[in-house]
Amino acid sequence: MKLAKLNDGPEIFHTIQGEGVSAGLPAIFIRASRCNLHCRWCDTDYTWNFEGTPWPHDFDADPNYHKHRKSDVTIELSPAEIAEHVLRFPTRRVVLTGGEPLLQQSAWLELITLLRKADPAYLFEVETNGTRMPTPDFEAAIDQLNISPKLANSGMEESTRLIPEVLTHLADNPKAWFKFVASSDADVAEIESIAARFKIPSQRILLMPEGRTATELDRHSAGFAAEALARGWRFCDRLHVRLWGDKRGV
Ligand SMILES: Nc1nc2[nH]cc(C(=O)O)c2c(=O)[nH]1
Ligand code: SF4
Ligand SMILES: [Mg+2]
Repeated sequence: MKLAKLNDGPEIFHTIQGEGVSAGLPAIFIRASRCNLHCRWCDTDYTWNFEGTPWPHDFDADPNYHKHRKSDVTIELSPAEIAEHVLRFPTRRVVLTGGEPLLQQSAWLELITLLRKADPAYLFEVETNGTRMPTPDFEAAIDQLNISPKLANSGMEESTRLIPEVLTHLADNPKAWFKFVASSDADVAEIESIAARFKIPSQRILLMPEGRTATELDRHSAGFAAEALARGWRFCDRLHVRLWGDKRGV
C-alpha cells in the first residue's frame, strides 16, 4: 500500500481520535498517501502535492514552501507489514485516513481481514472525502465512516467534490457521519444546502471549525456551536489540535 512517510517509516501512530463522533477514544491512525482532490488549505498536502503537479495550495504564498518529491513522502508496505505495526499497540480502534483512503480499498480489506483474524475485537473507522463509492465488501467491513464533503472554499469544482451517487448512497448508511469543516457563515449556509440536496439526516451532521491552532479554532467555536444547536447538528472540535498543536504523528 502507498502510505505517507514520516521519519523514514510509515505514518502509523497511536493517539486519541481528535475529531468526529469517536473524539476522545484511543485509536491507531494509518495515513494513506495520494488524494483525488487537491484542496487549497489541505493540511496533509504531502500526500498529493508532488513536484511537477499544477495544483495551487495556500502554502504557495510562503517562499520557503516547495512541492514534495514523491519518493521523500511515500512509503510502500504490504497489508501484512502494516498489520505488524498495528499489532504493537494495545488499542483495537483503527482509523484509516489520508490523503484519500478509498483509493486503496482492496488492500485495506486485506489488512482488516488480517487484523480481525488476530483479534476479532478490532474496529475500523475511515476518514474520507466522500467522492469515491465504497465497494460493498469494504462498506460492510468498516464500522464507522467519517465523511467530509468539501465546500467551495476548497478550490475544487463542484462536479469533482460532490458526487451525487456517492453522497446519496452514504446518506442512507447509519454508520456514516458527515463532518463538515467550516470557516465562515457562508460555509454554514452551503452545508445546509448540501444536506438538503443529498438528504443527509441532521442527526448525522457534525459542524467542525477549521483551524490548525487552538486560537484559530476559538475564532468560530462559540458561533458555530450555536449554529449547530439551531439545526440539530452536532458540534465537533479538533481535540488533537488543542492537545498537541499543528504536528504530524499525533
Ligand atoms: N488525533 C488525531 N485525530 C484525527 N482525526 C482525524 C484525523 C485525520 O487527520 O484524518 C486525525 C489526526 O491526524 N489525529
Ligand atoms: S480531500 Fe482531504 S486529503 Fe484530499 S486534498 Fe482535500 S483535505 Fe487534503
Ligand atoms: Mg488531519
